[in-house]
Amino acid sequence: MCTALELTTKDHYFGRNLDLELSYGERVVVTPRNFPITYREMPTQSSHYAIIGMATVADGYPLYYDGTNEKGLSMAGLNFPGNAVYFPHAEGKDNVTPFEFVPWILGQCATVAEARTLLDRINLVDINFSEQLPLSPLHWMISDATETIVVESMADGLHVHDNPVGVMTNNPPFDYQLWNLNNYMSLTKEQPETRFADGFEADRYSRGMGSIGLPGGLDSASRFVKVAFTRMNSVCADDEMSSVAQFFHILGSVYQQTGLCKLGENSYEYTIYTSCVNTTKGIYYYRTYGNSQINAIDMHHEDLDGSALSEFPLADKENINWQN
Ligand SMILES: C[C@H](CCC(=O)NCCS(=O)(=O)O)[C@H]1CC[C@H]2[C@@H]3[C@H](O)C[C@@H]4C[C@H](O)CC[C@]4(C)[C@H]3C[C@H](O)[C@]12C
Repeated sequence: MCTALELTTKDHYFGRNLDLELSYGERVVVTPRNFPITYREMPTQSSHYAIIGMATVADGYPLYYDGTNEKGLSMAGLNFPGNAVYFPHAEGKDNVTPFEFVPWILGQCATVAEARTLLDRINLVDINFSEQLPLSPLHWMISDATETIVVESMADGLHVHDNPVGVMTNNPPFDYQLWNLNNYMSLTKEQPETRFADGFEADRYSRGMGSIGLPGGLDSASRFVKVAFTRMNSVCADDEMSSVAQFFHILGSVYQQTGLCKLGENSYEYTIYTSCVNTTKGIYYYRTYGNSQINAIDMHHEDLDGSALSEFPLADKENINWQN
């Protein structure tokens, strides 16, 4: 399971929880403007926007899970098993493989509006990176400071949904997840009024009773409702520290502790990392399961006119601030 989130305070922020039972050796990777990005069916881009994000580097190629470019456009891929469908080569289309999709969009587009233009002619083509790294069934959230969309390549073609709630999880498809919020319309941040029945005097014995019925399950439909409610009612100051902290708190509402989602003998899904990018400033903040301290990498501290990837292995060891 995974959850993606975007939020605007003074700046715009974008990030995700990556929930999985194993790591692919991911790290924060900066792709500078002159690193040649090759495509299986499209021409190499020898110069493009610089990108920062979480990726596995395989044979020198940055396989991004999520990323943000120097213009502030961001994108994250989340699992979409049983629904994602990729297609054979289509004549007259931009044939891009799913593992090339993040650099394809972030390398060329400054805004969601520009991404929509590329999406009009894209065909997500069914070509594996390698036998060891076959294609993953994904869907994607793409955001800039003013709008967010969700892209789902399904049996009946490519769907591009407006995303007015700024969150995304996994199955089922996004249109259902959005519609399902109707079922929770009576939740409220306020202390609720009694509506149970005429003549019944309810006792508001606890704070937070407006949230009774908010799902708490780890399944993706429950997480969607939980994180949408949390994000849309979130209040925070607009300075950098408050915004980053609040972003981690919102994703903390759907954080997965090891042990609650068993996949096999000694195999559990857990939140491997949580990220939060200040997309305005190009700073990638992250936390890992083993290290609850916030770490940061600023893309502008790298040579963005260079041609070599910068890789930052994840700091995954707890660092306790002893006070005596
Ligand atoms: C599994 C990851 C998404 C996490 C997620 O959504 N979990 C939910 C599980 S579930 O639905 O609830 O069951 C996805 C996100 C990005 C993916 C990776 C990126 O796409 C980059 C490469 C792409 C290669 O084709 C496969 C390996 C890979 C390194 C991918 C492995 C895996 O599929 C990742 C890490």
